[in-house]
Amino acid sequence: MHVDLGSSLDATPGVSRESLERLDDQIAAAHERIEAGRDAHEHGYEALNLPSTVDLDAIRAAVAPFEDAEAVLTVGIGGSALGAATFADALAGPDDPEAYFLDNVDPAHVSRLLDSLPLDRTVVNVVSRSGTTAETLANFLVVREAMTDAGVDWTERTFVTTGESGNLRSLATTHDLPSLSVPDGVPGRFSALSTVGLAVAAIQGHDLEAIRTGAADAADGLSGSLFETPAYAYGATTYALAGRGALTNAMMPYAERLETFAEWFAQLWAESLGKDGLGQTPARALGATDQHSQLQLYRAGPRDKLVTLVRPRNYSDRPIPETDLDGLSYLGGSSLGDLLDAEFEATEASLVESGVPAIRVEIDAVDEYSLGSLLYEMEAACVLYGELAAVSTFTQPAVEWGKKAARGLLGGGDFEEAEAVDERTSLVVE
Ligand SMILES: O=P(O)(O)OC[C@H]1O[C@](O)(CO)[C@@H](O)[C@@H]1O
Repeated sequence: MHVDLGSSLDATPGVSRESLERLDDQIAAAHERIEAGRDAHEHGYEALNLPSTVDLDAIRAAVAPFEDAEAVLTVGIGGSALGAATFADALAGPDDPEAYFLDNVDPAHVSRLLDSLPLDRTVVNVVSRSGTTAETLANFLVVREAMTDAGVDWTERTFVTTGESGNLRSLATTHDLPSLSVPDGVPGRFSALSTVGLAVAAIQGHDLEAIRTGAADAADGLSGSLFETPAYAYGATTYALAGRGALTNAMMPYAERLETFAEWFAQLWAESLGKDGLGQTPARALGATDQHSQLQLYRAGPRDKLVTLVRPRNYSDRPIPETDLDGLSYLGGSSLGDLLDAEFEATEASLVESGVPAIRVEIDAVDEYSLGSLLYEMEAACVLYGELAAVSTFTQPAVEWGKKAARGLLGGGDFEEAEAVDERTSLVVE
């Protein structure tokens, strides 16, 4: 990715070039720590080794039985769905098997989706590192029942991606299902470039090697200076801006196919960096659409935000026909891409004019290589930010309380968290 920090230098909050130069000494030390963690295959840092450890042939072999699939349904949640969804939404073409993701337990949505799918021509990919995630297992049981009710042998249309033990591993063993292993030491939000994120891309026929190569080239680009490493430039600048009050980072891609990337980034950034009262809230936005909604807040609201503007430099365009519509003749003969680019640059300038920090991130195109590179570099940026902030980047203890409370409410065990639910104060207004 190409990173331009210029629109963050004189902003409020802002970070000066001199500050970044002072910070660069810390980058060198953090990079050494990161490289040592990679060399030692430490938990979390191992994710940055995926370009050299991911077994693409194993992925291709696991999905080979499903070459006839018209649709692929992923049953997973969080990092077990978002990486694959990012690739699918960015790369899928009109002739590729349609990718669907059940990453919530909204009964109306689940029923509507299952009623619409050709279950006898759909492959189901059940993904869970732990094999215990309630939403994923509940959805799998519902999907399996729907397949059975439709007269489909679910064992012929299902493969599993999970850890070396747990419910899903037992299921795969018992029913001899094709399976993929979730790599050790790679937290879910960092698993897009592993079996977890690449199996759907394989079924859709995307170039896995190009994705891996983009990530590998990004890995080779990591250095001890933010001025030589786009990933570290992004991680260091977002960290410095957070320290100066930019506690929200609006991730605003100017490409519909990158909307899910913003959702993937939100989990990566929030679950990795939201620790010890620290962190930077990722706001999911989309350009140009959110110029007509959230931009008002970004420009005229509290001075507590930065905006990350992402766009591809190359894309397929579409002309705007000539028009005699009053006042709109300037659009005629232009193109939608010209308009989108103009709006990107105008939005960036409007943020600068109002003193809101912005970081421009550009990728060459929305293709396999650039996606592999972008996701790797955002992961590396996140790891660097976590080193600078001295937080535990690769754990997520705060999500466990709610899981126990929900499980207790459903009779899945005696959890004091469930008791706390009844102690809630309410003030009902109807
Ligand atoms: O892959 P699993 O174990 O089902 O976890 C799914 C998601 O839930 C979390 O563990 C949080 O509860 C995420 O970190 C993870 O991506």
